[in-house]
Amino acid sequence: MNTLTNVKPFVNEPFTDFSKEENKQAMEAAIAKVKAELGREYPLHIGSKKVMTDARIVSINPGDKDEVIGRVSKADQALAEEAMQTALQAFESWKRVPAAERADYLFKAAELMRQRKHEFSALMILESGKNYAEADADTAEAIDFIEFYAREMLRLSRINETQPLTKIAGETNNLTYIPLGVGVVIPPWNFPLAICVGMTTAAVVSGNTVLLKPASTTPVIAHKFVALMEEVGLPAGVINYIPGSGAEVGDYLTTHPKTRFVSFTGSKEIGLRINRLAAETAPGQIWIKRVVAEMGGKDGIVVDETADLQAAAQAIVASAFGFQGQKCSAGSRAFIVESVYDEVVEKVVELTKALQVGLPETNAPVGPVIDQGSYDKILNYIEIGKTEGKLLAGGGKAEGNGYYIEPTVFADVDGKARIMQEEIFGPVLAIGKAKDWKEAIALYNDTEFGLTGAFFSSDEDRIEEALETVHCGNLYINRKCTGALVGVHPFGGFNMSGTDSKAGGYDYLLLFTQAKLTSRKN
Ligand SMILES: NC(=O)c1ccc[n+]([C@@H]2O[C@H](COP(=O)([O-])OP(=O)(O)OC[C@H]3O[C@@H](n4cnc5c(N)ncnc54)[C@H](O)[C@@H]3O)[C@@H](O)[C@H]2O)c1
Ligand SMILES: N[C@@H](CCC=O)C(=O)O
Repeated sequence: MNTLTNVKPFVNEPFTDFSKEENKQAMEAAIAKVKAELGREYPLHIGSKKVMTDARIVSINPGDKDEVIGRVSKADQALAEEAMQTALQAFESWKRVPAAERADYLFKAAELMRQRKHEFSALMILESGKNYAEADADTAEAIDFIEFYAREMLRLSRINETQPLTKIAGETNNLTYIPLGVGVVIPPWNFPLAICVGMTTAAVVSGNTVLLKPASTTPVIAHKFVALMEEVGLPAGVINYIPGSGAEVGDYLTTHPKTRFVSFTGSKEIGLRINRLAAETAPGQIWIKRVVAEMGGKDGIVVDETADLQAAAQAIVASAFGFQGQKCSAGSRAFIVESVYDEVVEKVVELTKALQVGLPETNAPVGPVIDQGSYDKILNYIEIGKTEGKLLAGGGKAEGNGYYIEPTVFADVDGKARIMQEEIFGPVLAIGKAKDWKEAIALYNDTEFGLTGAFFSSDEDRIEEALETVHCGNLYINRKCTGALVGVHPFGGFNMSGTDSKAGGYDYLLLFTQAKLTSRKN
């Protein structure tokens, strides 16, 4: 069994270099393998029971709407209740499994996922519309979360050694972190493996049992993870897989008296709803529910006149259009000081126009957005943008049998404009002009969100000041504002971006545990 002393220190999973022909071919082979398995039917997992329902969620390829990825059974309230009872029962034994044993399931899972890395990525390419590098990074992050949280549980289980309590005569005192109970895990679709895996494994390795309700657009990749956990022998009932409607199953479980915590990542609107519903005390409930809610962003990049302007332009484009702008960290705004404004805007437009839009399985840099609802919403924002700024690139639909939208750039946008304030979650960038770097930071800070930001400058004094004054959970200097790494950049945001849980950081597991002090008279 792994222990804190014999486990190797955590290192991030390396990314695959797809400029190497053998890696590209390996991914193509994985895509072909996954394609041969498309259209399957997937059951709910409630304890050891596999439940097929008449109602189904049909998961399709957003890059080719005629391709069905899978048909996934759909829980209703009665099945959600059965899953809750199963998870409650499983909790009674799982909470007593030693931490090292719980961590071992994770170490095994990480190893298996690593062996099948391209298969996981290929499924995401088809189900969520990621290109090769984005899907590969998602799988690498999932492996990182598993490895990191397993080590974190080992560390927490020996907290008396790492953070010894003050000793007094006549007593032996101990602090242990014990689990909370049954949690509802509600991930988003945009990191359909990494975030789903991170949220679930953190809760489970801490000794909780969970009801996992995956996002309805990406339930098949979530099922592949659940099946992997079953394969490594995780006891039945620890992770229960219950896809279903947010409004029906989500609200039912959020308000359930036996729900001990809700771990949510998604939009501000749903996060606030969950927070509000979870705050009510249901009859028979004997605790205050814990809500971990990581929500949206309106992130941005600030560029001053001393910056490396080419690097800044590249970072703006990468942050705005990586995975079609569908990251909570996406740099959907840029504020540039007026003396270099035209030059940076010109570079940004040139780089944006060079981006090709196409089918993810061909590894086109820009793929589709996730579904019809997003497509309509983003196109509507583009129309709003046409009234709020100067359209310099894109501006509408792109070709293809999927939800393709051109990478779109608006310049001369006022800080109060809707496209500067509201999360669009698509390939739309709004650029604003500032008279100087301080005004640019003030414009950046003028948002209800506070997730990621970047400041480009070569002036050390300004950088020092920016480190203090740019108000967001993840602030980067002279680099893009996406791409946080587990253990390196613990991730989470301020204000309406959520509870700043810092996923992939050393505080995260504490959210799924409660500290118990025991004091024994000698
Ligand atoms: N801060 C972060 O770490 C982070 C990371 C990724 C995504 N996000 C945010 O997520 C959003 C995109 O994801 P999305 O479209 O899946 O978000 P969403 O809020 O629409 O859905 C998130 C999840 O909530 C579920 N849901 C919907 N209604 C529910 C209800 N009433 N009760 C319980 N669950 C319900 C959905 O089925 C899904 O699984 C963006 O706003 C993005 O910024 C934030
Ligand atoms: N952690 C990811 C974003 C997750 C939300 O979508 C990043 O840093 O780019």
